Amino acid sequence: MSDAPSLDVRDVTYAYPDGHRALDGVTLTVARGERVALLGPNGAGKTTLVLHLNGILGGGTGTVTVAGLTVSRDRATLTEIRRRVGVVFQDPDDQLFLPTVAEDVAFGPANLGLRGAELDARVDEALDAVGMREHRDRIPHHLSFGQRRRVAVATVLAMRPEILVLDEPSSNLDPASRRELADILRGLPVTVLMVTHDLPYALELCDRAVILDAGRITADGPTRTLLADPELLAAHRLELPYGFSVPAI
Ligand SMILES: Nc1ncnc2c1ncn2[C@@H]1O[C@H](COP(=O)(O)OP(=O)(O)OP(=O)(O)O)[C@@H](O)[C@H]1O
Repeated sequence: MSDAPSLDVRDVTYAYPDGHRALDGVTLTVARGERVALLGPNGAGKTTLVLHLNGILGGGTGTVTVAGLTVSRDRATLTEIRRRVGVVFQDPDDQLFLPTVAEDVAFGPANLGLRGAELDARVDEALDAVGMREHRDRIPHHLSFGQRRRVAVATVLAMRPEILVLDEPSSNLDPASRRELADILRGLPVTVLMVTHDLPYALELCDRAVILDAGRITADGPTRTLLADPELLAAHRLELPYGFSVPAI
């Protein structure tokens, strides 16, 4: 089992109940320890794919396997899949709802049955990983947006996930917070799949990128190579910021 990839998506096709086909034969393997950027224009199917990774959406065809465990509707399997796939949503306030930072971070592991000193240690470990331990007793909504995003990452890390899935991690961050989060993410010993429209951030953090467009993976390779191809970017409505050029190796 230990040599199974963190994520193995095989030929996943999915249509919403209204008939709109959002995923069309998606196949993607992410090895343990890789950091991969998932790029694509609005409406490409990125969120739909993420919702398949932890079993929130299903019922189409194909399979999603996380560290050797295949997503199914079985309750015990889904519980374990949701521990393994830690999704950090774009808005941290979707993930923070308890009176203190520590309680928010403890929520997931407490549901797994951790208690007492073991639970405290797990909370401190996750808060240390994002540099937020000194804020453990604060009220989440008193924190800055950047701090709340780091705590949202900690709530997921506290589950010791197999793969961290980040939806637009750099959105709404000032340059310093953006840089701090990049430093944190780079130091985490975990597989990462990062959905982003921020192409420089993808380049900075992920050696590999995939492009999803109209429900299909249309490119998969070194981030540097993909971003240095203006025709490829234009074909998928992807744009580097004005004046940004991909640095030569
Ligand atoms: N609940 C739904 N019912 C029907 N169609 C939907 C639903 N949710 C999303 N879609 C459609 O599925 C396609 C993929 O949407 P999705 O949100 O996965 O794209 P995305 O790549 O995450 O876009 P964005 O970059 O804007 O977040 C779009 O055409 C969208 O309109």
